[in-house]
Amino acid sequence: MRGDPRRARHHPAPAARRDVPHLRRPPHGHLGGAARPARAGRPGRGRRHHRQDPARVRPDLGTDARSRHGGPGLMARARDEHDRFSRPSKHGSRPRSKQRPEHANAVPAMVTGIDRGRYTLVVDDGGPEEREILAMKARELGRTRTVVGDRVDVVGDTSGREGTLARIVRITDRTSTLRRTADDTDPYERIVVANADQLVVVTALAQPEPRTGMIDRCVVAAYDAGMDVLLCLTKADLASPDELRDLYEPIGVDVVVTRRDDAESVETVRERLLGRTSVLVGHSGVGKSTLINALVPDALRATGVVNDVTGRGRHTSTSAVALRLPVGPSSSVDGEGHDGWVIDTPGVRSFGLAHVEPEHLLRAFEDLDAAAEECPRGCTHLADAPDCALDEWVEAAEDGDGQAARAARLASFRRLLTSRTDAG
Ligand SMILES: Nc1nc2c(ncn2[C@@H]2O[C@H](COP(=O)(O)OP(=O)(O)OP(=O)(O)O)[C@@H](O)[C@H]2O)c(=O)[nH]1
Ligand SMILES: [Zn+2]
Repeated sequence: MRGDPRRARHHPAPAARRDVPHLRRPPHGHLGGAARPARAGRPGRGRRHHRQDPARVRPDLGTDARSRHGGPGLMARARDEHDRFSRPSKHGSRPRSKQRPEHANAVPAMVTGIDRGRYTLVVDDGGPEEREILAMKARELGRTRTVVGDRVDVVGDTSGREGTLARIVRITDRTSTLRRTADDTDPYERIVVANADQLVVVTALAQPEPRTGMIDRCVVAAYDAGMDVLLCLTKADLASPDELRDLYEPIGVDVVVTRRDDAESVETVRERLLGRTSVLVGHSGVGKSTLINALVPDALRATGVVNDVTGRGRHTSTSAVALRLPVGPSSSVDGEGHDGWVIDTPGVRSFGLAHVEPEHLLRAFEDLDAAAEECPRGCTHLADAPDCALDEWVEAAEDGDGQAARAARLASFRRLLTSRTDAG
């Protein structure tokens, strides 16, 4: 991995997953069974998202742009900027909007932090001229939402020298969008992070007690986004992980166990994060900061703008921040030897799931998805659904063991399905 970190980042090989049978993960909308998870940095492979983020379609954008710059041309361009998020594209990750001549020299970058309208970006990630720069959004982007993980194009002074401020002029198509709804009855979607390929659910085995409802909701949000799930069980000195492991491994969730006083256990987490872009979520007190500090000792220096992120206690910032992951505990974050991104989400404590469609979740379960083709039209697939073919599928197993395995899998799926509407 050291030899070619960029390559490693783009071709991760999570070993644990290969052993999970009957599981096509994460769910891909239209690309069929062969598709792999949407990888950050591997443009054009992931599932496209067709839904619109309401924040992007503010009607005042066009008027504003026209009155300040004159003519409908810019308005049309601004609309095009919005449209390309909502249309499927067969092309790569480059935006379809036409290159404007004055932006021909734009430099690609990734958003690592956002603080009051100022964006921290990394340019030439993993390359010889890797640097952090500060930027603002160009006015022509209007209210187009830009989130941590977004790949953008920047113009202006991109040297990263102190006092410089570049301009973001384009946002590249996303390979994944992790979304949440404010609450389950409010369909307003918020994008939490873009282009991540793994959701790490940090849960304490005790103090506070694990809540499977919360884990389920994270799994649903991740599968809906086309992301893998790593369940990181902390505080292993206090309780056994067996029960949770048995509950989640059968549905394709990779499980790691850590404890504060065992540095080795942190390295088992690192192994699963190398070469990937991972979003960490967890309730207050589960030990997420402890874990991040162990993984990324120099987190503060790497983030620049947002600086209260890995400190103890309440976080003042609710914005996500991307931290470079050192390949080992002693590597310097500034120099060589980092591979992968760890995105902390201080503000995200739960996932509203009003935006998730049952059929979409079903696609994360290849065997169930196939069996459900026999379901009556409009079947909810819930336990009380009349003639749900999934029940027949359980009955049809060859022997008692097979039947038990199928029953467990169906129960897990139904539990996830109902977690969409349970209080999380
Ligand atoms: N027993 C035990 N305690 C731990 C372990 N890891 C962390 N803790 C403790 O759990 C408490 C919470 O840890 P934090 O890392 O601050 O938790 P957090 O999830 O970041 O919580 P917030 O800072 O509120 O977001 C601290 O007192 C830690 O020392 C562990 O492996 N075992
Ligand atoms: Zn059904």
